[in-house]
Amino acid sequence: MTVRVGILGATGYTALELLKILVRHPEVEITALTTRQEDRPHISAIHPQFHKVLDLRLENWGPQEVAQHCNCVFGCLPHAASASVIPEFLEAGLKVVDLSADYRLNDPAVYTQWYGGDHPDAERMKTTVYGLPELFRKGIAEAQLVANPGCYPTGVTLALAPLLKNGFIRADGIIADCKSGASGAGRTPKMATLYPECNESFTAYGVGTHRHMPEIEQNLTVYAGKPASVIFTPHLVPMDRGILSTCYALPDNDASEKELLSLLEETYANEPFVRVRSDLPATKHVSGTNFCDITVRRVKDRVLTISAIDNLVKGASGAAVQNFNLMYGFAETTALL
Ligand SMILES: NC(=O)C1=CN([C@@H]2O[C@H](COP(=O)(O)OP(=O)(O)OC[C@H]3O[C@@H](n4cnc5c(N)ncnc54)[C@H](OP(=O)(O)O)[C@@H]3O)[C@@H](O)[C@H]2O)C=CC1
Ligand SMILES: CC(=O)N[C@@H](CCC(=O)OP(=O)(O)O)C(=O)O
Repeated sequence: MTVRVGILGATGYTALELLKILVRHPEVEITALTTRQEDRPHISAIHPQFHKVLDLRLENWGPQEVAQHCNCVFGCLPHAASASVIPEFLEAGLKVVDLSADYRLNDPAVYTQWYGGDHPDAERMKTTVYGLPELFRKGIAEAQLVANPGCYPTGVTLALAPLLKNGFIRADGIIADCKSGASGAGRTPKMATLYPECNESFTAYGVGTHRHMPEIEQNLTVYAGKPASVIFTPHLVPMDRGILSTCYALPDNDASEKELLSLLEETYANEPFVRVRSDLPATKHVSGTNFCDITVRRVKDRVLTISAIDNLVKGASGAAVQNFNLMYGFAETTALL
C-alpha cells in the first residue's frame, strides 16, 4: 500500500528532516509540499539536499488542493496556524500528524493560560491522541489525528514517567533542566538564534513561562495517575541540534541506583527507540537518529535522570514517522532504523 503524503510548511527544519526520512520510506509517495511563497519553488531550491533525489515543486495550496493529492499530511506549521487548517483535512477524510503544539494539551483552560486566547478547535483537542508511542501507544493506530509531542517533553517524559508511575520518585518538587540546540527554534529567523547572538553563549530562557511545562506535567500526570508538579527551565546551547535533559526528583522509596536503572530497563526492554544506559548520554550519541538515551543516578537525597534526543528526529520528525507507521499498520521502525 502506498500512502500519498503531504507536508505543510515544507520550507522549515522539521519538514527537511521529515523529507530525509520519507524519501527512504518504502510505503510513501510524497505528493504535496506547501509554502506561503507564490512562485512554486523546486524542493532543491529550498532544501538543496534533494537535488536529484526528489523532483517536486512547493505549492501555495490550501487544504482542499492538498487533500486532492494526499491521503495523509504532516503539519509542520507554527502553533495556531496549524489548528486553523487541520479541521479541514480531517473533514476531508485525511489522516494528520501535527507537529505543532495545537492539539497536545487536553484541557482548553490550560491551553488558554499558556498559549493565550481560546483554542479554535477546543472540542477536538480534548480527545486528541498524544503521540508518544512508548507510553501512550494505545489509540495511535486508530487515530485520524495524532498530536506529535514537543521536543523537550519527549526527553523529560520518557525519563521520569516510569519512575513516577512505579513509586520511585515523588510527584512534587521535580526539576527539569534542559538544553537545546538552536534548530529547536525553527528556520524562521528569530533574534535569539542569529549566529552572533547565540554563538559562544549559553542562556536560559522562558524561565517559569515556557509552554512545555504544562505539557510535561500533563504527560506525567496522565501516565502515572498522580498530579505532577515540575519546574522546567530550557536553555539555548550554541550547537545545531540535540537536547540534553537533566531532571532532579525526590525519591519516594529506598531504591538503589541499580534498582532504578533496572526499572527503566524493564520498562523499555521492547522499545526500539529508547536505550537505557548505565553510562552518561550525550547529544552526539543520538544525533540524526530516533533514539532517546536515558540513564538514572542516585545522588545524595535526589534521583537524577539524564536523557538525550535529537530535537528534530525523536523530538519531532522521527517521532512523527513512528506515529505514521503505527497509524498505517507499518512496522514501527520503517525508515527509522
Ligand atoms: N524545530 C524543532 O526542533 C521542533 C519543532 N516543532 C514544531 O514543529 C512545527 C514546525 O517547526 P519548524 O519546522 O522547526 O519551524 P520552521 O520555522 O523551520 O518552519 C515553519 C514552516 O511553517 C511555515 N509558516 C510559518 N508561519 C506560517 C503561517 N503563519 N502560516 C502558514 N505557514 C507558516 C513556513 O513556511 P513558509 O514561510 O515557506 O510559508 C515554514 O516552512 C512548529 O509548530 C514547531 O513548534 C516541534 C518539535 C521540535
Ligand atoms: C531552542 C528552542 O527555541 N526550542 C523551542 C522548542 C520547539 C519545540 O519543540 O516545541 P514546540 O513544537 O512546542 O514549539 C522553544 O523553546 O520554543
